[in-house]
Amino acid sequence: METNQPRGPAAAPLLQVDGLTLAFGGVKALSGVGFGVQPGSITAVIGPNGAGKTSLFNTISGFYRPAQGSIRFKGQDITRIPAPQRARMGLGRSFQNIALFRGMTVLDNIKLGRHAHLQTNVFDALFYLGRARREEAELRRDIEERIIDFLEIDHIRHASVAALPYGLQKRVEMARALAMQPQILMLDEPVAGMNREETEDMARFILDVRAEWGVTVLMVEHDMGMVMDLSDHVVVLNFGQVIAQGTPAVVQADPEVNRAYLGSGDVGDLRRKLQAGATSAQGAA
Ligand SMILES: Nc1ncnc2c1ncn2[C@@H]1O[C@H](COP(=O)(O)OP(=O)(O)OP(=O)(O)O)[C@@H](O)[C@H]1O
Repeated sequence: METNQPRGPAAAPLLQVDGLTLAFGGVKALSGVGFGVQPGSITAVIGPNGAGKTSLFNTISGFYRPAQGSIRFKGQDITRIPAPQRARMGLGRSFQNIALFRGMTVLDNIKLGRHAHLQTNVFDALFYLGRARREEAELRRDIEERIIDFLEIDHIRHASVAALPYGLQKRVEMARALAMQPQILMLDEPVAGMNREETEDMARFILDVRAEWGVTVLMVEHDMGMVMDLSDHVVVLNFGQVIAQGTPAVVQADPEVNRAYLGSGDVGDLRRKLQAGATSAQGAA
């Protein structure tokens, strides 16, 4: 499957992080991390366990404040902007461990995504009456319907999340993130724990989100096959630092990336992918 989009001349990055440093006590989770996310791209952050991927995601979405460095989104410095405001600006995300309300239905969970856009100011709320409010409610319903249709979860809209298989729960989480109408969708291990069929479904949804909704995707993922197939740009972290970045081909050929994975349990995955790549290249020759 060759899905990586050809790269034209570089546009201004939609998201740009520079020199991000974050420490937990004596542990430096991030040290001078910098990279850009091009609009319309699928960008993946990879790295062995403990490399700093989740810390990076939490810093970009505003849950952690970096000791140093900056985060720019749509040209604006958002380093000191609180997480909910970043979400309202268009940074939507899902979580590594599903963070749905398990006792609630699929539809109610998706509706929660809209809370990122709710009016919080009492004066706004007072003046925000009548027609405008009804129109927004209708618009929201349209969006929810589109999302449900798009992710093929119509048949489970009234099911309780707790009763759903894992792969469908991950899809509902993606639906909730989309309900925030993000410009960048940040997916934290979107296919972790999924079987092959669920993984292929999710890969298709990620590609379609970009193609049909124009959403830029930034993901953390351990599944090398999926990362290499889907991504335009791959950023490799190890011990809190960017050790390589570039196209999947560039990153796969990087000796430092291979060394980093040799010391980790993920090496089998990377090797399998590299072997698969070599086999298909021979087949094509
Ligand atoms: N809340 C925390 N308190 C203390 N140390 C933390 C905390 N979160 C992360 N760390 C440490 O920071 C480093 C980076 O962890 P992080 O979870 O960001 O890595 P990761 O690449 O996401 O790992 P994994 O692939 O296992 O999810 C690790 O050494 C980890 O132990």
